[in-house]
Amino acid sequence: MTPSDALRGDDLTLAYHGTVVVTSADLRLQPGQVTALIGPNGSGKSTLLRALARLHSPESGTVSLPDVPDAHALSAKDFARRVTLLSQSRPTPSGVSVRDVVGYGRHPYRGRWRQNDADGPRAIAWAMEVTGVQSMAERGVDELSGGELQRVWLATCLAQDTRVLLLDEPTTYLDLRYQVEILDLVRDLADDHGVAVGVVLHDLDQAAAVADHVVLLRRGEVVGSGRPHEVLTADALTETYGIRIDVQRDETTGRVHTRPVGKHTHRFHLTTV
Ligand SMILES: Nc1ncnc2c1ncn2[C@@H]1O[C@H](COP(=O)(O)OP(=O)(O)OP(=O)(O)O)[C@@H](O)[C@H]1O
Repeated sequence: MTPSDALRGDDLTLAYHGTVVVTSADLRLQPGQVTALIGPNGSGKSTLLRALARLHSPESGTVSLPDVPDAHALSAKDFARRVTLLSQSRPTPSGVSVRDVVGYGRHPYRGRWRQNDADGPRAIAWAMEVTGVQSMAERGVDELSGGELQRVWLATCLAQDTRVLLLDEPTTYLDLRYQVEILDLVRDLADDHGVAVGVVLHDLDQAAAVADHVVLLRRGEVVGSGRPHEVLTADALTETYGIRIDVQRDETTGRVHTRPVGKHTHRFHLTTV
């Protein structure tokens, strides 16, 4: 582990019931950097993220933190003070307020009787504010829309106040405004707070816009890893997704833009209206 890695997966092979779905994957998350995991459905992104969060035990390979060669050696509480995961689906508790659900994020800092968490109220208030859920603080989470609930779970992760933030498709269910705001927030967390972020995204342009590094998965293998313009090439994306994808790079911003052209576009004649 180099001093600059906040969380690292080395040579990770991951399986379900003996069927390997990720093979020898390396992933490094660094402080102040956003790393986007991209790839088609079923390519292993969520499984890899879950392995980094210790929720999926590897067949082989290691997950490590700067001073901990095997992250599985840490207690659950100690690990939760350092790494959090916004997973794709969580059961929605019934009859529990938004404020209380965000408060779940403080579990690694609480004693059995919820004592000794002096920073809790500040962390919860901040997490609710930056995710825009404070106006629904007293509502039950079971009465929220999908996008509202997604922001509440993100707030819960942020209240956990970790140096590593793993996000599995955080923009799912969000309207355009909140997609932009949440990705801006992710960028700010990296830039202003030095958080190491690993984020699964399906939108390639969003990945190009928010990420310092992009990791491209294809059928469980890392087939590209590097700066967005190095990984998001027309050839690599076309081969990975199985449809033609054009890529352009804005000369002023250096940002990459992708455009799925599709397999059969020559058959259609679209009229711009
Ligand atoms: N609980 C499970 N049991 C068995 N196989 C699973 C399980 N979860 C995922 N898989 C399989 O593992 C492979 C990788 O799945 P994973 O969810 O990691 O992919 P993904 O890239 O995150 O996909 P998506 O973009 O659809 O979310 C897929 O073939 C999937 O069918």
